[in-house]
Formats: sequence, structure tokens, C-alpha cells
Amino acid sequence: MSLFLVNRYLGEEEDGRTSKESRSQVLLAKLQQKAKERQKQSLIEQTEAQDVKKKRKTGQDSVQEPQRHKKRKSDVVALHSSDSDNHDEPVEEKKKKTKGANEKQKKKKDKSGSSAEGVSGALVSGGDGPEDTGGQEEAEKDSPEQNSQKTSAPTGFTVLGGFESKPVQKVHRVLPQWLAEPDVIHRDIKNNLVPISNISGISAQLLKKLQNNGILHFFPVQAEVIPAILESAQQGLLIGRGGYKPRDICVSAPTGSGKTLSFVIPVIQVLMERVVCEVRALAVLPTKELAQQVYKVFTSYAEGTTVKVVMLAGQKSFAAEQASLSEHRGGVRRSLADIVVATPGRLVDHINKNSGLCLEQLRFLIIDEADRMIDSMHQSWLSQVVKVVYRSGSGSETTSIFRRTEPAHITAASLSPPQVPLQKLLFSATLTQNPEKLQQLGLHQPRLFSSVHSQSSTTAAAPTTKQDRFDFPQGLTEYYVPCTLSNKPLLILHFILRMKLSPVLCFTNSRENAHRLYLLLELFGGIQVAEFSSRLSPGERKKTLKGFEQGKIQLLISTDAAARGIDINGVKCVVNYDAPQYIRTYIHRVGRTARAGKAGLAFTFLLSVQEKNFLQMVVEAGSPGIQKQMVKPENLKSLEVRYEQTLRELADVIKEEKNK
Ligand SMILES: Nc1ncnc2c1ncn2[C@@H]1O[C@H](COP(=O)(O)OP(=O)(O)OP(=O)(O)O)[C@@H](O)[C@H]1O
Repeated sequence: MSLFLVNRYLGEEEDGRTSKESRSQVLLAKLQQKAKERQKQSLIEQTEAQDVKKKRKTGQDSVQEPQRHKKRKSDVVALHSSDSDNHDEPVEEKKKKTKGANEKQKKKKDKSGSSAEGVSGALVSGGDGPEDTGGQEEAEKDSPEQNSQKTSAPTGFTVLGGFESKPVQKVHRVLPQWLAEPDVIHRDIKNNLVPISNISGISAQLLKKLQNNGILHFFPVQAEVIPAILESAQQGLLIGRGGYKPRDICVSAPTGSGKTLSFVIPVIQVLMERVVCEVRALAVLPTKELAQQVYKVFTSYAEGTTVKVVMLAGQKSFAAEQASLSEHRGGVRRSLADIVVATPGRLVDHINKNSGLCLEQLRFLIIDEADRMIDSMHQSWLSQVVKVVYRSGSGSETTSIFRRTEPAHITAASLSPPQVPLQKLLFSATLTQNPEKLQQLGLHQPRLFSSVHSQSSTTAAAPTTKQDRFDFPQGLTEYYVPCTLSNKPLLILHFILRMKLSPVLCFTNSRENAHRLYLLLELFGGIQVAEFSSRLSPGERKKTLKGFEQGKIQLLISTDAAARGIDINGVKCVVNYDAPQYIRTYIHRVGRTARAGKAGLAFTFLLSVQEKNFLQMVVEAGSPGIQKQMVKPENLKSLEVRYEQTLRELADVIKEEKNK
């Protein structure tokens, strides 16, 4: 019925000489007029109907009543069509209200007619004319809620052109191929040992050294990565395989799997063949202790060769470090280092203040604990290194045949002058799979070696999972121990005194917690205990670690200062006294045990509120399973009296410390 009406008006419209705009206004006015008439009519009908009902109730129904009722039904249809117009009215009213506030909207409305026009435009079936499109656009600009109201409201018109809100397509993140399809490293160390003589390219001198250090087999990560690095420098330091710039290498392998030797051996092997001493390898590590540890491994394998290793980690004075880097003879600078092991802060100090540090011949940039180093990128140490590495690309030396320019797109011209390529080597047990984070490192055609390769999470076609998955050492057994805040110290005492677990490396979430627990256990007595945190000087920390390694300390209470990379021989058990907040922290903490294919235990004390989230986090990260270990209250009973007494003594000691 209504469609018919509209079409009739359309006909009139076509005959008329008015502009399209005024025609539509006339059309709207007529429609509104018609609607009002119908509304009035229906109101009259409704009152009549109510009267009839009343009469029925009083038993005064006439015989003609059913016919009237029929008539009313057909009117209801007409009523709907007028309803539909009314439905647009509030929208118009709303627009009128906001008229003053939004001039732009008003202009648009004027152009395309009122909102009622817009709807009627859509009704006039499927749009032949600009008005139709304008009406649709107007309707599409409305909020989805308004649209749904419009479509769901009872109407006699057939609405053509969908206004339903379409579901927004989810964007699936996909890993780049190099991340999705890594070179796989075996997880199982013991069953995948490779005799050191099987790896070609290692000199007899280095093989001898390895044997002297008790290394007869390479671990899986070493068997994969050493040949890859050696191959990239097979044709000398100047060019990579086939004359191309060598690919950067990323290694993600579990804690204690032997990543250090997998870069130390090939780097020393390559640099043994150099003629002039220049800094050609730079290893950057996040802490002094780690730099010291890696420096030790480098020096032990460089001993007896011409390769010189220098450490810049603030263990010595700046002047002493400066002197160890280079010397001036007859006005000529001579490098005294082939390999520099540094912490980022100290390295940047030398770049800015020490002209004796020349990185223009740098061939290998080793970034150990790479995920942590990416996080510390705000220190901009990498950009500073890259700047000095390509320093020779500017100024007078640009004309030199060996000029070095920052890598850009590979073209025939860019490849023609030979230049020392800078190859980045990244290592971590928890290397991020986040391409955006890795992008900060400016990697060149990277190649990934990883022990984590699950079909579901890493194929290029499959979306990446919410949380990164990591590999855990095979010899590690994980437990969680339900506890309360008050029985935590009793539990650690029980572990050492009753269960005879030792040496134990125990982690807290703050240095205050570490110190308090240390004082408490020291006062309790019967345990050789020490603390390790930033409260101690670097010298004290070094001494403490040595004492722990030598078995002089049964229990070492530490902050996360000792969580990453530290290789302490013989740690049988790790205790997370405070549950770690992040999965990476957990993996590095528990990774201080079960190293080099050995067995180890990890216990995490969990308050009941922590249990659910913590266990979910560990399982999602790829843990093979964490078991519950209950300690019965009666097992702690015998320790309680002495413990209460110690708590009182502790209060006094803390008071004394505060007054100092
Ligand atoms: N081929 C090998 N044979 C025997 N022992 C080895 C071998 N390679 C490494 N190790 C020993 O394994 C231990 C762990 O090695 P390393 O510190 O390099 O592990 P990592 O993978 O760097 O661990 P993290 O991720 O915790 O830093 C060291 O004590 C090291 O001496």
C-alpha cells in the first residue's frame, strides 16, 4: 500500500518542473500530511474499538461487530505505514536539537534533504538518482544502534539496501617465514652429542683446548650454530658466502644448553687467521657478572693464540679500560683488542669519551640475552654502536676502496666495493618471537636456530599464539608448594634442614625481601646462608658467587640479579621464595639448575591467590608439567618455637639497622 503511494508520488514528481531537491521536499510534505491523516483516522478507530469492547463487556454486542473488526485490521496496516514516518520524526527532532551545535551536519542535511527524505529515498526502491544514494549514505553514517533501531521498528515499508552492522574481520598475525620455520635444535642434549672432531673448520689448536677443558662432544646448539658462523666467514672477513653479506643469526635454546661456546669457538677460530689486530668482535651482555663470565670463556679459548680479549664492564677504572683497548706509538693508534666484551652502559661511555675504541673493522656483534638487550634498547646503545661501525662511510674515507656504508637495498653498485660486513649474532633462552621487537635490531636476512618448533604456533600460515612459547631444560623437574605468608620461612628451613637440599639458590622479588630473609635465617642458625643483590658491591658479589660455587654457602638468597645467564656449577635446586611475575623471569630463574644436560629441581612457593594465574602462565609457556608438592603442617611444627623467637630477634636487628 505504502509502496504504491510512494510510486504514485514519484510519477507526479517526474511530471513536475521543480528541482530534484524541492520535489523531494514536496514528496516528504505530502507523505507527512498523509501520515497525519492516517494517524487521526486510526485514533478515531481506536476509540471506537475501545467503545465496542466496553459494550461487549456489558453484553451489548451487535451483529455487525465482526465486520467492523475486520475493517480495523486493515487499518492497522495503514497505521504501520504512518508509524514508519513517525519513526523518522524523532530522528529529525534529534537532528534539529543538534542543529546549532553542528553546522556541517546541517549543510549535509540540507543537501540531501531531511533524514525522513533519506529513508524515503531508500524506500523509493533501490535508488535511481542521487537522492537515493545520499539517503543511504546518511543512514550509514548513523550509529549502528540507530540503524538497528530503524530496522527493527515495525514498518510497512520494505527497506532495501542493508543497514545491518557487518562483523569486523579479525586480523590474524602471521609470523615471517624465518621465524616460522627455524633450523631445529634438538632439545635432548644427552642423546644428541656430536664428537668435536665431526665439526669441520675448527683448528687442531682449538680442538686440543676443548679436550683440555673436558669437552669431547658438542651440544646440539653448538653442533648447529658453530658451522653456520664458520661458513659465513669461510671466504675471509671481507665477504660472506658467494660474495654476499652474511646473514644474521638468532639462536633460541634452553638455559644451560651451551649457547656461550656456540659463539666463542667460531669467533676465535675466524679471528685466529687475522693479520692486524683490530676490534672485530663485540659481545654485549646486560650485567657485569655476565660480561665477566663470557670474558672468562673467551680468554680461556684465546689463550695461546694471537687473539686478544678485553672487557669493558666497569670492573676496572675507565682509564685502565682505555689503556687496555689501544696504545699510541709514534703518533699511530694500535688496537690491543680483537674481541671486546662489554655491558651496554660502559660501552656507550667508551664510544663517546674514548677515541681509542675503533669499531670500524667490527665483523661480529654478539648480543647475548638478546631479549633483555632489546628491552634495554631505550639506552640506544645499538644505534650508537652502528653509528661508529659505519663512521668510515662518511668524510674523507668515503673514497677509500674499503669504505663502509650502512646496509640498504642490495644493488649491483652496492655490492661492487668490498666492505667488512657486520654480522649480528643473537642468543637467548627466551628470544622473543615478536617481529616488531626484533625489527629494532635491524637484522639482515636473519636465520633462526630454535629448539621451540610447535606446528600450531609457528607455521607461517597459522596465527601466532597470545604468549610466546619457550623450551625448558630436559633435566628440570618443576614443583609448586602451596604456602601462606607466615609459613614461607619455615618451608625454606624445612627444605634445607629436613630435606637436606643443598646448595639451594633462592629467589625473592626485591632486595629488601632478600635481606630480611637472609637476616632471619642467619639468626635462626644452622645454615650457611648468604645474600646476593645490589646491596652488595661488585667485589662482594663476585666473592659471594665464588663461595657459593665452592660449596661454602648452602643457601644463596638472591634477587633477579643472579637470575639470568649466571652459570654456577652444581646448583641442585632453585626455590622461588617469591613467585616471579613474568614467565621469562621464571624460565631464567629455574634455568640456574638442570644445566648442561644434568638434573635439577625447581620449587615455587605459591599463595592460594597466586596459584591459578601462575600455573596457567607456566603451562601456556610450554612447561612439560609442574607438580604439586604439599608440606604437611606437622612437618614444620618442630621448627616453630625457635622460629617465633628468631622473629623477635629479627625485629631488634632491623631496628638497629634503621638507626645506623
Ligand atoms: N659441549 C659441552 N660439553 C660439556 N659441557 C658443556 C658443553 N658446552 C657447554 N658446557 C657447559 O654447560 C654449561 C652451560 O653452558 P652455557 O652457560 O653456555 O649455557 P647457556 O645456554 O648460555 O645458558 P643460559 O641461557 O642460562 O645463559 C656451562 O657450565 C658450560 O661449561
